[in-house]
Amino acid sequence: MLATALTIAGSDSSGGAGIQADLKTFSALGVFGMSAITAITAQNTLGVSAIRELDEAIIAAQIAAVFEDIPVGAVKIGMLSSAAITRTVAATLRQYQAKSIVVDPVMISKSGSRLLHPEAMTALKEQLFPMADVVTPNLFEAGELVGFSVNTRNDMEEAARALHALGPKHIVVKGGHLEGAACDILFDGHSFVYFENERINTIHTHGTGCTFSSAIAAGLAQKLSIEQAVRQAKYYITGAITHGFSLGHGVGPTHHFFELYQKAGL
Ligand SMILES: Nc1ncnc2c1ncn2[C@@H]1O[C@H](COP(=O)(O)OP(=O)(O)OP(=O)(O)O)[C@@H](O)[C@H]1O
Ligand SMILES: Cc1ncc(CO)c(N)n1
Repeated sequence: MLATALTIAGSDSSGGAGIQADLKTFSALGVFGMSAITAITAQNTLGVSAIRELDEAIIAAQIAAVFEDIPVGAVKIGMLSSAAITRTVAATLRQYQAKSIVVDPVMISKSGSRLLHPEAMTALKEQLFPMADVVTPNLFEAGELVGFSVNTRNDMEEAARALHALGPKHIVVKGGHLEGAACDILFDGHSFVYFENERINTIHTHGTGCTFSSAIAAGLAQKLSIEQAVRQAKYYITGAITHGFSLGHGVGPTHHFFELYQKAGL
């Protein structure tokens, strides 16, 4: 049977990030994608102009409709916006005993708009982290979550240790915003694995975080180990950024296509 994955995230009208990036990634990696929308953003390559949260009942109903009928191989969680939505998503996933959960703790868009109210941080840590197989903060998100700034590889290791103590089985701290190479680290509570690629010199990185976490979820849905899933995701995002392009007047999107998967040889 085709592997399946569910994304629980916000909609990006410009198609570069959020639910749209997640579904494109699932498809390109050969996984059947499903979605539960938490919030609708009016967004383009220049920024976010409006956000409308959906009410908790319709969010829970979307997740329930999928789980009641269809086997879910993995779940990716992106923009949650509020504490109430965060609690609803956690409770509904708990109800259906969801497995292989990737939490991308989305906080602020590349253009600087808040996608998570600061008071939702506690619900994220207490409700969702203990259920997560992988949490994938960038440097800023890691810093907000642990309460110290994360700027170096040493800081990334320290942050990964502190975040692992909150309950997720694995942490990937993304170094997309580091100086020098694009280096991410995976921590399983015992040891670190580094995934490193040359930094691609481009401004067109809209949706990199969404794409990366969805690619990890796709790998888990395909029964790869966490390390293999992160390796596949790193390969995929590097290709998607390499082929990122200018669209609109601002930060253009990454490009999703099947050949990235074929070349991975997985
Ligand atoms: N310029 C780049 N060249 C190569 N790899 C990159 C580059 N920028 C980001 N990456 C990689 O892309 C993935 C996503 O990391 P990043 O830190 O950009 O996520 P993010 O900040 O959460 O993204 P977003 O702003 O979409 O939420 C990581 O694997 C990171 O190493
Ligand atoms: C809806 C949405 N989710 C996540 C991101 C990532 O920054 C974004 N820009 N928009």
